Amino acid sequence: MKDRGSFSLIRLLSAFKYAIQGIQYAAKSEKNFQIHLFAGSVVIMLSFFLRLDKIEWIFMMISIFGVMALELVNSAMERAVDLATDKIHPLAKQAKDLAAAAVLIYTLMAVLIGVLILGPKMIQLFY
Ligand SMILES: Nc1ncnc2c1ncn2[C@@H]1O[C@H](COP(=O)(O)OP(=O)(O)OP(=O)(O)O)[C@@H](O)[C@H]1O
Repeated sequence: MKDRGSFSLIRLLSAFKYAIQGIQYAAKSEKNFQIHLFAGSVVIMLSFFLRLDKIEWIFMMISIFGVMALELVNSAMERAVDLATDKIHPLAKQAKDLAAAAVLIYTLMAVLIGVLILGPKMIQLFY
């Protein structure tokens, strides 16, 4: 059994390596994550262009990275459910749908924050 109590730099570095592998895997094979990655990059470039202040950047980062992180948890949940059963089961459906609902709710919040912060600046740009 692993000794989880003591600090080990090697363990910390391997955890980091596995996390990077997870991101690379999602970026290569997860359609929804690819969409979030693309949308997030566009919004970050737009935010640089519109010169957000520090507080606005903080809200944008919480929104963008939060959606991506939640999408990864959703993908992990899908795999765990598929590993647990290959049968149709109401609990499997609920587990997947609840995880998807979490992504949806957070994404709605992120879109609202994006519109509230970027909307007025974009309107100002054109008028
Ligand atoms: N074992 C199962 N039993 C019952 N319903 C399931 C089961 N697996 C999936 N479902 C239902 O089918 C939907 C689609 O499942 P799927 O595994 O394709 O995930 P998904 O949400 O389409 O994910 P993605 O397309 O991102 O991989 C789920 O959201 C769920 O409602």
